[in-house]
Amino acid sequence: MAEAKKLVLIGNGMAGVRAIEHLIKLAPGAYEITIFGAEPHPNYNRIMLSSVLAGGADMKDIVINDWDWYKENNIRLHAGHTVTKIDTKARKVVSHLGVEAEYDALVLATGSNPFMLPLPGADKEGVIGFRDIKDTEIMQETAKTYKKAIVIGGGLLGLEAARGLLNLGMDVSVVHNQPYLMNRQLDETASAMLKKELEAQGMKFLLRKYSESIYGKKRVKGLRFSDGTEAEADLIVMAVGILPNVGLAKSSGIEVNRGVVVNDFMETNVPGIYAVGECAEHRGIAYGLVAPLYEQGAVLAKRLAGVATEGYAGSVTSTKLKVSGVDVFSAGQYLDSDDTRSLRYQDEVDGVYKKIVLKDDKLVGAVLFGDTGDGASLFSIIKKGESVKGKEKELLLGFSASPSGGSSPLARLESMADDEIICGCNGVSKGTIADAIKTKGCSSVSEIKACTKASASCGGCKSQVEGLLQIYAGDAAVSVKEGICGCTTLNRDEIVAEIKRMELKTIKEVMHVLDWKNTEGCSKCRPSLNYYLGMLWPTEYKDEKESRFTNERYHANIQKDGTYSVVPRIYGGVTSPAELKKIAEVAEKFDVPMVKFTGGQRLDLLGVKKEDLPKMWEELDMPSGHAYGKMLRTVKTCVGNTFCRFGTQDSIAMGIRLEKEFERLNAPAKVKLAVSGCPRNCAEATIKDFGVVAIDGGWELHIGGNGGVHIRATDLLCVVKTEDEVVEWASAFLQLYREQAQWNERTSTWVERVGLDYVKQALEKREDRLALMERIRTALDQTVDPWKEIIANKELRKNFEALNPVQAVQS
Ligand SMILES: Cc1cc2nc3c(=O)[nH]c(=O)nc-3n(C[C@H](O)[C@H](O)[C@H](O)COP(=O)(O)OP(=O)(O)OC[C@H]3O[C@@H](n4cnc5c(N)ncnc54)[C@H](O)[C@@H]3O)c2cc1C
Ligand SMILES: NC(=O)c1ccc[n+]([C@@H]2O[C@H](COP(=O)([O-])OP(=O)(O)OC[C@H]3O[C@@H](n4cnc5c(N)ncnc54)[C@H](O)[C@@H]3O)[C@@H](O)[C@H]2O)c1
Ligand code: SF4
Ligand code: FES
Repeated sequence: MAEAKKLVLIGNGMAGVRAIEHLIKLAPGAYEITIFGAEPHPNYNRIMLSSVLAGGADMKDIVINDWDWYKENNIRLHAGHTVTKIDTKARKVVSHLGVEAEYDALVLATGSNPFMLPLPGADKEGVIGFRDIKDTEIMQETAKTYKKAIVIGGGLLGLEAARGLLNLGMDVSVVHNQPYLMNRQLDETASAMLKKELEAQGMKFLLRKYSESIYGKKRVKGLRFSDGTEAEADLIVMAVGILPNVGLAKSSGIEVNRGVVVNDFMETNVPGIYAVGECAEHRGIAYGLVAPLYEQGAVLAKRLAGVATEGYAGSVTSTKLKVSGVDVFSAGQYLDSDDTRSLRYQDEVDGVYKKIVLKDDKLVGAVLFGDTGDGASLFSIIKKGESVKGKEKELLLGFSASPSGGSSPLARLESMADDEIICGCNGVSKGTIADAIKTKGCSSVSEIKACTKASASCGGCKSQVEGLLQIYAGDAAVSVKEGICGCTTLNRDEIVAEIKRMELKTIKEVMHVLDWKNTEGCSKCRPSLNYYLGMLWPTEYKDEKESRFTNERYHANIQKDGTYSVVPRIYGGVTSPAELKKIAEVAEKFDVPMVKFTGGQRLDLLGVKKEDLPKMWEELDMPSGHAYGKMLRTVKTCVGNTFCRFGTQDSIAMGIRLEKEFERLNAPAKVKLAVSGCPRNCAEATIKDFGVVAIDGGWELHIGGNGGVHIRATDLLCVVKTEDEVVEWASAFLQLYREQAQWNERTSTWVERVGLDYVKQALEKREDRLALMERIRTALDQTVDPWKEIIANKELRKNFEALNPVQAVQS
């Protein structure tokens, strides 16, 4: 066997060591490897420093390769040694402590340095970047004695730092020089939604602010801005971008631009010297995310092992913000330009925004907020660069919008193609993970991580990896416990059980007693807890309006142009000339620009000014139609046997009875009902949450339908004879759903998750149905019409007038 060549790696970080991992698999023993690392640690996951700061991981959890790994692979590691000289003629490197190493091949993987704004006073104690373990420890220590922190830079790093500092109990302001946050990843709409959520979590923002100097004596006391204003701070973290670490290369005569210039095989202009990772510049780009760096590492390893490779051709990148309770995804070209067109979807009720950017019928970019489940699939399509003509709507609304798909994350995963990437950081496809489970026997996330690297970096794909385990390993899967959001490790059932056991009665109490990581909670847990507490303690719990979404807080559906809609309740879709006249008069009096019939057989007065809302409701003197929020919406009816010659039962009367029975019902998600007078089913009852279809001598009761984005036909629950039985079963079913579903879970997803048999069994015994019926009645008895309350209460009216909506909505 040929004598091993000498390979030296400068930089013991994520990209360089990943290339070495590949190399020792491809060509074991081909190189005698020496690594110099300036940090006194083994190779660790830098990405997870955000989680360490936020309290979601320990330093020990983030080691990628421990000290033993180096020994086991015969790698000589000089940790804590900074290489200060490369002698390209003698082919050797020297560390600051005088240790020398000769090389046949040299890899530069020196990463980046945080860009530190050269402000007067930037050298004061308490002014740091956020890049390594040392910075993280300084922040953790500082938070023990100091209170006020400023983060300069509202990008990914700045926001993750700010979230971590909040969790450490600091008062945090983010100073950003642009009009909106994450301007390098998001458009303005997504950014505004992000800001609102982070503000609710307790973060403060100073936008369009230009830092001028840092004041204080030895230690920082505050930051001064170009407009003459100041902000106090005991700690300033600069997160305004990074600079490739190229000093060593430059002083050694290696070609350097912004980064160390490399070709497609990661070769520099000096033979035998390569560069990889953030320090490298390929085709004019120096990347700052691991996915492209790992691709580069794989190419470099092949090159060094003498294995054929087409080389590295550059990468399209995608990012996700790692802040609990905020789902944000951005990929490719996220802003519009002259040669692109974009499609948008926004749902203010669920806090969801989606935008896709198309160029010449190809998908070139995407921004997702609130629901990032389709991020991986969209990213795959962007990378493939194929035409998506005719599929644009499906791409925008979600992949499981196809008739065969369901809306659950599992259904989404099932419908993904094998070559779609699940783990963006490590480029691991669904097929590779499926293979690891099916043929290599992996039965836990950690085994899959060890086998494929999926979930080994930012951890953002962990829930999808878990989903694939459920699909392919079923009961054999060892599950990893996931909390309802990043603020807790407890899942829905555990939380509900603890609230009951300890009789917790407020959101604050739940968060405190159940050890929430973030004392303010986030946009996922706050509304969920508000719902669970209301469901469990219907007579005692006082709804926390601020934990609801805008539409529910203001009992109005905010429209695209910032106006509102007024939808009075019209029971069963049946109205009268007098009622129609009244609606028409109010519409005329308040200059309502559009009056429209809704799909749920009601009249929608659109384009209403916010200040007119209370007066209009007062004049209408009709109950709210609750055309917003997670409540009973409509009960659609067909004409039934009163007029229709096919009708077997009185569907109108049945529908009105059900609507009167359940109006104002709070639920985990919106609920729609329908009643058809015969199996011709003109009221489309079989795509409703609870559908009633008349047959000869009785009624069929159907459950779990959905006619929205994720179409699902109902399952037949049972057949009953009388109208009273319809009400009894509907009550029992709706209460079971209220008590057992997760917040924001539609009946369609819930029924699919728990199974029809489970629902049938739970409702089988009459005594159980009656008990459920009693509980739903108690809950309904507590409800009042929101507009009647607002009209009668001066304070509420005032509060309402102060409302200042910002965002466009389409739901
Ligand atoms: C807090 C944080 C969160 C992040 N989150 C994400 C994320 O969610 N997703 C994502 O894709 N990316 C994320 N990143 C970016 C990601 O961590 C980097 O892209 C990646 O670590 C770069 O790898 P690298 O090997 O090029 O550089 P590094 O990991 O920085 O490694 C370079 C190493 O070289 C050492 N070194 C430098 N000069 C010398 C020398 N002369 N001699 C010896 N050693 C030297 C340095 O000390 C360092 O240890 C995050 C970064 C940070 C700081
Ligand atoms: N979740 C993730 O993927 C993740 C998390 C953390 C870091 N990172 C990576 O780490 C690197 C560093 O992140 P970053 O957020 O520092 O870089 P960035 O370039 O993405 O963002 C820096 C932000 O700071 C703002 N800024 C610049 N100068 C400023 C000034 N003088 N005052 C106020 N604001 C100013 C910019 O407008 C920009 O939005 C990036 O490569 C990033 O991709 C990624
Ligand atoms: S569902 Fe039957 S009863 Fe109702 S309108 Fe249609 S045909 Fe008539
Ligand atoms: S997507 Fe980051 S680890 Fe998988």
